[in-house]
Amino acid sequence: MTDEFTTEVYYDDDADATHITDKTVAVLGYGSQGHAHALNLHESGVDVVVGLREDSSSWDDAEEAGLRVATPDDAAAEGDIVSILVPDTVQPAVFEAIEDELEPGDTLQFAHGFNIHYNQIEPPEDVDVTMIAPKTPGHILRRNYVENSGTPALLAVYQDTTGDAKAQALAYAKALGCTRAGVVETTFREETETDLFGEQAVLCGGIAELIKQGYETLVDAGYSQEMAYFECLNEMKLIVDLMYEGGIGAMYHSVSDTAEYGGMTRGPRIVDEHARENMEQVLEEVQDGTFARQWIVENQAGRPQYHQLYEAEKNHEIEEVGARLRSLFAWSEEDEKDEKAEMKA
Ligand SMILES: NC(=O)C1=CN([C@@H]2O[C@H](COP(=O)(O)OP(=O)(O)OC[C@H]3O[C@@H](n4cnc5c(N)ncnc54)[C@H](OP(=O)(O)O)[C@@H]3O)[C@@H](O)[C@H]2O)C=CC1
Ligand SMILES: CC[C@](O)(C(C)=O)C(=O)O
Ligand SMILES: [Mg+2]
Ligand SMILES: [Mg+2]
Repeated sequence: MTDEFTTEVYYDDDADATHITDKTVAVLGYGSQGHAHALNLHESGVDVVVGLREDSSSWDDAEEAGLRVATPDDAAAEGDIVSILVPDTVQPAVFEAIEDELEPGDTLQFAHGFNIHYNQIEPPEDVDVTMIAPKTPGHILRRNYVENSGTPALLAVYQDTTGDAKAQALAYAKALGCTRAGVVETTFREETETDLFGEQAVLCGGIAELIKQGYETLVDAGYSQEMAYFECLNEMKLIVDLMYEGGIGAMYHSVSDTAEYGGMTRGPRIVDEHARENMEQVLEEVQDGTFARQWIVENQAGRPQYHQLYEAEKNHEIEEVGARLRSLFAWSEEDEKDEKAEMKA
């Protein structure tokens, strides 16, 4: 075991904010990442203009939050750094619309490498291309900034024409609050492939399936929906919080010896060598571009499979049971109001 990181990690003292405080950042999109980047940058003293479609439902929200708003091409014309924070699938079209506004020495900034790595966007040769990819959903990036804690992020430089790309990206990360927690240097390829694998196999796909299969196993065996919900979904957060704070060891330290023994002997029977083989297959589809092609074609066709799966997820019994139980939590009313206001921001 070693304390050493295998790669470079940057903190507040490694980043010089002046690389960005004399610049204008055009943040295109005001969704999950967009609102967090725009507000965090703005409150860190950076000049920000948000780029939105004229009929965007977020236009008023951004203005009410004290931000300047313009159309994407006007914002890009003004920006020295153009941060592309619209959904991955619409980025190529948005890029096409703003490409002519880029000047030599400007920066195209991403939060995920999909379109660069899979060649859906081909940037001009005379601009810098960087990535600061926060390792969290945008609403938590914003919450962490406001609460004075930080969010880890990845930094990558794809093109450096000015010689300042990395220093500027670090300053951008600092303004987001990411160097408070640590910024890890990587490449567009590594970020894209690990991010896609992580969200598919573990973070979003893997965990949601594990929860639903566990819930269904208990309910099908005659146990109550409430019991199954609390056991398989609600308690998941409490267990993951322990792992987040102190690793898997801290979780096993805190649960009973019975849970520890049961978990260590039964866990590998559930997520077994077949699951591992499937993970390897999923990773291969990310690496060889199969997933990217499938997702691009799915969008071109109007997302038929996405909509079908989305409806099935929404209508799963665990969602109805969860909504009912969460509405009865003692703290839920106030929390829900706060959460809705935060998500709307
Ligand atoms: N979600 C997350 O937390 C994370 C996302 N990322 C990456 O960040 C980037 C942004 O993702 P995310 O924040 O989820 O995106 P969102 O889906 O939240 O983006 C929504 C925003 O994009 C705008 N938008 C949508 N379509 C268009 C369009 N055709 N033209 C102009 N604007 C449009 C919307 O404006 P309107 O109001 O007009 O609809 C809205 O402001 C992606 O690259 C993603 O991979 C990285 C880490 C985590
Ligand atoms: C885990 C999902 C994510 O990669 C993220 C929040 O980091 C995303 O694409 O939203
Ligand atoms: Mg991610
Ligand atoms: Mg992702």
